[in-house]
Formats: sequence, structure tokens, C-alpha cells
Amino acid sequence: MSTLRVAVLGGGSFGTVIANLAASNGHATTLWLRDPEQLADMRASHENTRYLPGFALSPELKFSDDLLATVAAADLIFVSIPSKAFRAVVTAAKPAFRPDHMLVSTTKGVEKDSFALMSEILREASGLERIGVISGPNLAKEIMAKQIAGTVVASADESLRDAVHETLSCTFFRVFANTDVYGVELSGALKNIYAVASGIAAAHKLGENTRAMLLTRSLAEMSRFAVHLGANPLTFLGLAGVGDLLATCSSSLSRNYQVGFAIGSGQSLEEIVEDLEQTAEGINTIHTVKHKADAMGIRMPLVNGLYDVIYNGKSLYDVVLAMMLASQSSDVEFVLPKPGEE
Ligand SMILES: NC(=O)C1=CN([C@@H]2O[C@H](COP(=O)(O)OP(=O)(O)OC[C@H]3O[C@@H](n4cnc5c(N)ncnc54)[C@H](O)[C@@H]3O)[C@@H](O)[C@H]2O)C=CC1
Ligand SMILES: O=C(CO)COP(=O)(O)O
Repeated sequence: MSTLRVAVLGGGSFGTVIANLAASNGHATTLWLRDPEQLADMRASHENTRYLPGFALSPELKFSDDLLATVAAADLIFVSIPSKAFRAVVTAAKPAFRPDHMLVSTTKGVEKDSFALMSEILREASGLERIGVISGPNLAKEIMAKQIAGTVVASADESLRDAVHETLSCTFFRVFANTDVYGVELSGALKNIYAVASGIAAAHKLGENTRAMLLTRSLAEMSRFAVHLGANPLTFLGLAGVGDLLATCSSSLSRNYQVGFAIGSGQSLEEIVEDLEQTAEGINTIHTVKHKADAMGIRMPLVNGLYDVIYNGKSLYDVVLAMMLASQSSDVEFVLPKPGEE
């Protein structure tokens, strides 16, 4: 196995997980974080006490707050920065990029207003060609606890896919490959919306039939939307699609599910956002996807319903009732297209 020099940008839950996997696999790895206090704490304790307390990190993992030096010393760079700051960080790193650099987003969100996907931002802001994304059912704490999991790396560049496999694979973490970059990253971003809906459903103690219907119709809606944006619908049958939807919509470890549960328990969105000390991409994604779907004329009943509950103050009861009494719809649109959508 060849060893790579790896940089991970972002010292939150997931950046720490990725950096720890790479370092534990013997790759020279530096985790870049901007906060000097957190940097000093991580250097001293070799633990991410803020986001992943109780998990010892690889003794080989290095930490830095020097963005350009960290990037310049790496071959493979993972960007694990929330979508709202993603472009700013990649732009700041640009002076250190080289044409041979491989850039991989781990971020499950879309840029507000522009609707740019993270792979598009990586390409635009860096000017580089070797771009990829990873996504899948990857709850950070489970991976830190070495519970078996898999992820998907998507890129048109085979050597990048191989490098990510070599860097992250181990006895409890398996990396699968895909070439449908938009499909994989849209899967990761869109499922956060439905994790919020699932959290609301859980708070209302809805039954298993309801949960199964919600998840299945979520998958139908996600793939319908993504196909309009040029993704392959079959990607949604993979680990990044149905896999991540199942994990995130079922787990109280998911921050998006937690937000939904709090909404369903009667808390206001303002209170929830104030209390939340971590990233829940779904809140912005609901807003951004609703406006994009409206502009493109894509039917998204679950997104519209959720938007009405969260942003327009409509009652959940009225929204669900309207959905249940709507005219007959197609089960699988690739088998029976909706009239007018053949
Ligand atoms: N936590 C998880 O289980 C997983 C998270 N993801 C995705 O990874 C991305 C990052 O999420 P987490 O690490 O969980 O978030 P987090 O909330 O745990 O941490 C975010 C980190 O980004 C840093 N950050 C924010 N703005 C920054 C800026 N301008 N410059 C430098 N650093 C900045 C924060 O200081 C913090 O360290 C999200 O898009 C999330 O959807 C993907 C898979 C699993
Ligand atoms: O994407 C995730 C698991 O695959 C993490 O989900 P949350 O961002 O909702 O915690």
C-alpha cells in the first residue's frame, strides 16, 4: 500500500472522523482547524473534546491552523466545512493548490442562493480538475466507535477514487465507487430534509406503516428532483441514496433528525437553532431546494409540506391531510409516469 499525504479542512465531527481514519491507516495526515483554542486543546488531549468527546484520536494525527501550509504539504485534500462557509475556505486555500492536487468534499449541503453543489464550488473556486465527493450512511460517532460502515466516493477520476479507497478503507470502513458525482452529493444533501421530517414524525409517535411510507416517498421525491438536475436515478438505490436516507431518518444521532424531533415536540425553529451547537444542513436545504424546485417546476409535496410547517406556520395535521387526500399518484414514476411527466 502506498502512503499519501492527506489534509482535512474542518475540525468538526466529520472532519475529525476522516482525518482519524487516514492517520490510523498510516497516511501522514493533518487536520486544519481555524479556532486556536480548539487547536491547542486537540494537540494537548489528542481528542476532539468539543464534538467527539471520549474518543482517543490516532497519535499520528497532526493538527494545524495554517491553511496554506496544510494544503501545500498534502496530495489529497478532504473539505469538511459546512456548506455556508465552504466556498470561503476553498477560496482562501487557492494560493496553495497545485494541478496534481485531489480535492474531495464530505459536505452534505447546497450553497444558498446559487444552488451550487460542493463539487461545483470545488471546481470553480480552485480551478482544479481532480474533484470528488464522499457520501453515505456515516454517522460520525458510530465510525469513531469502530462500528462497521460504508461510504461512496464519486469522481470521474479513477486515480482519485482509488486514492480515497486507499486512504480510508479499513476493517470497519469500506469505500464503494461511483462516477455519478451529482447523484451522490445530491443524495447526501437531500436526505437531510427528510431526516427533519422523520424527526417530526417520531415526535408524533407515528406508526411503522407511516414511517415506511415517508421514507419511500422521500426516496421517490429525492430521485425525481435529482434527475431534473442531471443525476442518475439508480444512484439513489445505492449506499449514498437509500443507505444514508435509512440511517439519518432513523437515528437520534443525526442532528437533522434531532431538529425535526424538537420541531415536532413544539419548540420554535429560532430556539432550536440557538441551542444547536453543531451543523444541521437540512434547515437551509429545505429552503433552498423548495425555491429551486418551484423555479424548475418539479413536484415536491413533502418538501412543500415541510416548508409550510416550518416557515409558514401551517399545522402538521392540515398539511398531512391535504397530502393524504390529493389525487392518485404514481408509486414508481419510472414504471408509471405521472400524466404530463412522461
Ligand atoms: N457529523 C456527521 O455525522 C457527518 C457530517 N457530514 C457533513 O460534513 C459537513 C461538516 O459537518 P460536521 O463536521 O458534522 O459539522 P460540525 O458542526 O461538527 O463542525 C463544523 C466545523 O466547521 C468549522 N467551520 C465552520 N465555518 C468555518 C470557517 N469559515 N472556517 C473554518 N472552519 C469552519 C467549525 O468550526 C466546526 O469545526 C456537513 O456538511 C455535514 O453534513 C457528513 C457525514 C457525516
Ligand atoms: O450525514 C450524516 C450521516 O450520514 C449525519 O447526519 P446529520 O448531519 O443529520 O447529523
